[in-house]
Amino acid sequence: LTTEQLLSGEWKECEYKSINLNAEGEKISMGNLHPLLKVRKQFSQILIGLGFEEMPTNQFVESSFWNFDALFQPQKHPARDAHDTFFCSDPELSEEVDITVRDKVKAMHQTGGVGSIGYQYEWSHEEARKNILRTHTTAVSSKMLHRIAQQYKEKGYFPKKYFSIDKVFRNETLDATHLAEFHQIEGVVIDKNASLGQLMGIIREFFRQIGINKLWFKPTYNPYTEPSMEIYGYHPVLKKKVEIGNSGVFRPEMLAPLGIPEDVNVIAWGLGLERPTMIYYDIRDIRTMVGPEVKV
Ligand SMILES: COC[C@@H]1[C@H](c2ccc(C#Cc3ccccc3)cc2)[C@@H]2CN(C(=O)Nc3ccc(OC4CC4)cc3)C[C@@H](O)[C@@H](O)CN12
Repeated sequence: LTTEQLLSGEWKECEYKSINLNAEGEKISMGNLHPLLKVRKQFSQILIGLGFEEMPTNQFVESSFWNFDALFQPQKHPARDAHDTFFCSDPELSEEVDITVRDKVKAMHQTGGVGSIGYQYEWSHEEARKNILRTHTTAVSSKMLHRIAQQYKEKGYFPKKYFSIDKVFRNETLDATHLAEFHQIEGVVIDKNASLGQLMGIIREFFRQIGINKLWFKPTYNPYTEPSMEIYGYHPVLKKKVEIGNSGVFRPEMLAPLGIPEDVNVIAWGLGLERPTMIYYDIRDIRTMVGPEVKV
């Protein structure tokens, strides 16, 4: 039907087909959720279903204090070098942290405590105040544990389960499987009865719900957990055993300066978001998930 037909009155002579009210409208491309966000949502739902509460992770810039020192990671540890970590130039230094927790962390590094001799070095305030892009979400966990310990003083002990899923940054060489920014998922259980067995059980249940039923645990080392275990799983699609995460029991040398009572245990595990997403969506080059098409 044209404007001319309407104006000339010709429309009265035309034959019309009946209107098909069942015809679909034109598909409008509304865009799609990014695969990483879809998997992030799926993992969040699983953790919420397991009774975990999400931690606030909306702060990418962190002091070296919460990212390393509060985790009993010595100031000379290689992970703290510029080749592994992004340091901020402006502002280079963070505000002073609460001096009580700062001095307890300093003492633990210098001379130890809770049965440890510490690292026997002169701890630097300036080094601890250096601002970085957080290298793991465990930086959020350490801050949250300090906050919980303060609540214990007011309200007494209560068990808690927290999780975080957000970006972390490492000064990596980019390639098909490594980016300088990626996502970590971390689950933390604060409970007087928490044990290594309970940690293995929670890990089993989480990975069962994301499609990995056969797990192996391999002893490993982390500065902030003892014992520590790498987690391996048999992947049904890849048909091989793959590393799927890391875990452990936070050390007293980390918990005591934060104010967590000696009879309260804290167990935790972590995994990445990119690896599972690449497997679920058959993505071969990790760089295609965060930038323009790369010619591989
Ligand atoms: C430097 O980043 C390390 C990252 C990331 C990772 C590793 C450790 C932690 C941790 C921790 C931790 C330990 C103790 C206490 C608290 C947190 C978090 C993320 C993944 C951990 N990894 C990883 O995710 N692999 C993975 C996970 C799930 C998966 O699912 C299948 C589809 C169903 C497949 C693979 C293992 C490797 O990919 C590794 O090469 C890369 N890792």
